[in-house]
Amino acid sequence: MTFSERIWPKVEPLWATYLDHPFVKGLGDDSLDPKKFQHWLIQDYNYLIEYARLFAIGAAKAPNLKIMQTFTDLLYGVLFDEMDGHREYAKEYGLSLENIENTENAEVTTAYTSYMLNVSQAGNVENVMAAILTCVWSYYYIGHELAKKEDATSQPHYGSWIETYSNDDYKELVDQSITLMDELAAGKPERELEQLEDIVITTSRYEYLFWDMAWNQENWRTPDSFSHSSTSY
Ligand SMILES: Cc1ncc(CO)c(N)n1
Repeated sequence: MTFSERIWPKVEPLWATYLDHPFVKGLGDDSLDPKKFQHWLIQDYNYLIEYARLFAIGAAKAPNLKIMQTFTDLLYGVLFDEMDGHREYAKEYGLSLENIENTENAEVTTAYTSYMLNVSQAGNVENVMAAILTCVWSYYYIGHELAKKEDATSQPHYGSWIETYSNDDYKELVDQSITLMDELAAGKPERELEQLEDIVITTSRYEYLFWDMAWNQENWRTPDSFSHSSTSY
């Protein structure tokens, strides 16, 4: 059994909860409050900057040239293709990239990216790929599911979001990631496989929190008496 085959039944029930989350439902039926989408966009843009570092760590830790090329390919995809999409949304909403980049990461964004960077730096290349897997794959899981609705991708507000994460180019990127994960995990002892599973499960929990953070437009939970906030949008 491949790693992706053994992890699927463990994460699919978690991912299914994303489909029930009002943020994701709002993308699906195009009813999402644009303010909530903008909160996601701003946090996700900054998330992607940290997330991109994972691919660079993967390239640095790659055991051979082919794997180095794969990580670099995926890195390019995040920094240019995926983030270009975000830059287009920013333009549509009149948000300046400078303001977005200067916005403080929310509590959840900080926790999620710090966790991924930590397990990646502490371990070998398979840890890096395990930290990436949920991000890449669960967005396709959502995009693919939402795209099943007739005309979903041509809806005026969030149709392009659904298109981005369900199209064939994105699927290819997901397949490439799953294949690499399976190659890296093949033949590893059970104890190590369980550690990799933990990473995929923990990131799956963070994904839910990220949707919830965007829905609630959260930054940091702080005591009422502590009013510091450098959020600048
Ligand atoms: C939080 C999050 N997870 C996954 C993706 C997909 O790359 C994304 N853009 N944002």
